[in-house]
Amino acid sequence: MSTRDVTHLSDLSKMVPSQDGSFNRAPSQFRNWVEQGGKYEAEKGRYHLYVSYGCPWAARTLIMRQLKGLEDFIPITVLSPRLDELGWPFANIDPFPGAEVDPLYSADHLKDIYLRVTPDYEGRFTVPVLYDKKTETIVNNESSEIIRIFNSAFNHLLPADKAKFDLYPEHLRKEIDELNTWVYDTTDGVYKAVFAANQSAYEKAVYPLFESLDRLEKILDGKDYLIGDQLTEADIRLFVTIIRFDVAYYSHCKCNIRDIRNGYPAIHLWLRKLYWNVPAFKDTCDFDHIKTGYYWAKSARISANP
Ligand SMILES: N[C@@H](CCC(=O)N[C@@H](CS)C(=O)NCC(=O)O)C(=O)O
Repeated sequence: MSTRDVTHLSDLSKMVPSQDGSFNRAPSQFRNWVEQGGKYEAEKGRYHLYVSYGCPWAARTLIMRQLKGLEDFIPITVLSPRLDELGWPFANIDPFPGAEVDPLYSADHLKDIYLRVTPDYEGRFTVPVLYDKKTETIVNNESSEIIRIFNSAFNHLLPADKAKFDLYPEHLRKEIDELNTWVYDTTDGVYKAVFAANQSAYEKAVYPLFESLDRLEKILDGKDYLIGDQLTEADIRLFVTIIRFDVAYYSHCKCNIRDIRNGYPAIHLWLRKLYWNVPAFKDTCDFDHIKTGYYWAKSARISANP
C-alpha cells in the first residue's frame, strides 16, 4: 500500500476554492470504455464497481446496473459514508452498517485502489470506480460514462428483455443530451452551493439551481418521465439529486429557497412514482448512508459553508 501523503487530494478540509470562491469540479481522469474488440471486453465477473450509497454520482451507476440486470456481471463494494482525511474508507477502517471490506486487495481506503493503479495520481479519489480485475486498472471513474457502458456494452451477454431495454435510445439522444447539459447544473449546483467560499459564489450557485428546478417542474407537469413517454437515463440522472434534496441539500447545503415536497408538486410526484414503482430506484437508496455522508461531522463540508 502506498505511503505517499495524498491528504491534499483526499482531505475535504484542504480543498482550495477557485479565486472567486466558487467550487469547480475537476474532470474525471479514467475514461476508457468496455466494448467488443476493445482492450476492455465485456465479460461476466471481470469488472468491479466501488460505490457509496451516499453519493448521487455513484447512485446513477447502481440504478442503471440494476435496471439492466447486471448484478451478477458486475459485483459491487460499498464504502463507508464517513469520509475521513484519507477519503472514502472501507469497512475494516470504519465498520459503518452496510459498508464492506475491499474483496480485491483488502485496501483501507479507496485512494489505495487509485494509487495502486497510478502511484503519482493527482486527482480526487472519487466514487464511482469501475475497476478491471484482469488488467488491474481503473477503466472509468465518470458516472455519466459508466451508465452508458452499462446501458449497452453487455447487451450481447444479457437475456433479450434486458438487452432490449435501452435507456439512451437513438431517437431520443439529442433531447437527452440537451437536457443533461442543463440538468447537470442542478446536480452539481448543490455542491457549488455547499462548497462556495463566500456569499457571492453561493448566490451564483443557488439561484440558477432553483431556476433549473422551476424549469423541470414545468416539464414534469402531468408526466411520468422527463423525455418521451419512457424511462431514460435523464430520469436516472435527475432522480439521484431530487431524492437527496429535502433530506440533505435543503438544509445542509443551504439550497433552501424551496423544498421539493412543498415547492415542486410535479417533481415530487415523478420522484415518488419512480421510487415506489421501479425497484431499481428504491433498492439503491439508503437514507442512512445519504444523510451520514452529508452530515458526518468530520467532513469539512460543514465548515465549508458560507
Ligand atoms: N464526475 C464524477 C464525480 C464523482 C464525485 O465527485 N464523487 C464524490 C462523491 S459524491 C466523491 O467521491 N468525492 C470524494 C472527494 O472529492 O474526495 C462522476 O460523475 O463520477
